[in-house]
Amino acid sequence: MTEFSRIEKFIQSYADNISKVLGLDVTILDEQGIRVSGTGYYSDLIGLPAPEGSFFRMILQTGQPGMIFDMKKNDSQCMNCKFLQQCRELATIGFPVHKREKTVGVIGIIGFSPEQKEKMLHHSEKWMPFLQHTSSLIEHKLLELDAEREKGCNIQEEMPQAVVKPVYFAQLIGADTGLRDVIAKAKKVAGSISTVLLRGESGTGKELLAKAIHSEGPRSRQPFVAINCAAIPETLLESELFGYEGGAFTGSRREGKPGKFELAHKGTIFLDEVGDIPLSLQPKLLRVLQEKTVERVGGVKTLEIDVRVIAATHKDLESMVKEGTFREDLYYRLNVIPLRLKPLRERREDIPLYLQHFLHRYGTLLQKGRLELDASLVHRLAAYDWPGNIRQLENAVEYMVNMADGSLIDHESLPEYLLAEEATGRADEAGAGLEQLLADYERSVLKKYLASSAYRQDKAAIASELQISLSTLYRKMEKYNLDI
Ligand SMILES: Nc1ncnc2c1ncn2[C@@H]1O[C@H](COP(=O)(O)OP(=O)(O)OP(=O)(O)O)[C@@H](O)[C@H]1O
Repeated sequence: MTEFSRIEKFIQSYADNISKVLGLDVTILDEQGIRVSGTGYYSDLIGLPAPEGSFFRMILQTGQPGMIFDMKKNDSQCMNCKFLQQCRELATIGFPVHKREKTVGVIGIIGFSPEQKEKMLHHSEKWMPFLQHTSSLIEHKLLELDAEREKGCNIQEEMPQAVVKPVYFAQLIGADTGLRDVIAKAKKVAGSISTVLLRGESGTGKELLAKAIHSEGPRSRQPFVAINCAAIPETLLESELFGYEGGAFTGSRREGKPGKFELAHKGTIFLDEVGDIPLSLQPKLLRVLQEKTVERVGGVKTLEIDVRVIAATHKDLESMVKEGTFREDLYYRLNVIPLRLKPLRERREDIPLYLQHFLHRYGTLLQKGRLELDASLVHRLAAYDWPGNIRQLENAVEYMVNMADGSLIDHESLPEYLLAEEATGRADEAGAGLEQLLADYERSVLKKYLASSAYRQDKAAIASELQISLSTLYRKMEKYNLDI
């Protein structure tokens, strides 16, 4: 844990305020160069390291403020940055944060448009005392925490545990008009108390949208408590949701335990997979939603709760109501503001956007420098059905970035299940013969094994794993021109 991670929320509120006052994006880095907060473009890069050789890393080393208005000029302090070529920043100001003379972080202000650059050129000198003041406030907060710690009070931060890292609507990527419409509706209801029901297959972004509704609403500084109703055994779900009094059942804690509704008081509860709530519990849930009170299991007291409910499911609740496995009254209680997220295969035009987004994210995270996807691969991936939706696509890109040898990612870096899909796709489109397709597939499997660090070029182990003889392996490597 670095100094800054102890005051994450405090720092993010400063980043938000500076950004609002100056009308520019702000990012704040800790002493290891990790972004602990960010606004706009940078909000999606929180938790990721700044590139090696970057301007902000230089400020961490020198402890001196600086500004750059032409990143790509030969003498710019960005020349050693691994991301220089893909950098979209037009102007940057960096100001160090010190604690007892030691540099423990950097406040960065960034302009992406010519107008922002112009503004920064004119006002940067005037902003220095303001940045100095902000830097001193952060230092003061860190010293205050040290003092508390020395006194023996184990103060973490004022933030309750359940307050999550904020998610902003701007972080939701996708150009599809259906998705934009859903996001526009979600924005409209962020400020309301009404129950939202998110529908959509797994991995379509239901939880992300729920967090954005919470973060951009008036409850943003209160808890966001998520519970996955499908992941908890039926016998435990009731006490997880509503809590229990001491001694309510064998093995329960003597002092009792608050349920998720209590923990979400004043904030938002996210009932994920609400379609999996057993019938036996549905009346109690309905009562809590209607009366806004909870009774712990084994308790007699009625507790008033003030929670905003966001529920989500991939199930066909209407059919469940007809079959009698989901109560109709509960269905109506939840279905006040229904929002449906389309599966990726119904908005294929967005696939290249996601590929680009995650390529940038994992390229940065894994410090792979500038990466590009082969155009025919993008075409191929846009044709794939993505049953696991954005989550699956994200994982596939993470895999490919890990496997990438150079800056261009082609189909050799695909995960195996997608390679198989590739071969099938090619058969449909290019009319390649079965023999050729099998050969392509065989070559890619062998290449993958040979590149795998798990086998470290141990041919005998690879042959054994693939259940072929060593000589067959060598023969195939020769046939496919793979390095022996
Ligand atoms: N519009 C989007 N823009 C960027 N990333 C997204 C978007 N939608 C989803 N993601 C990312 O995809 C992944 C899956 O999203 P999320 O967990 O919100 O899906 P879900 O519908 O709640 O899935 P499940 O039903 O399986 O819980 C997450 O990493 C999320 O950040």
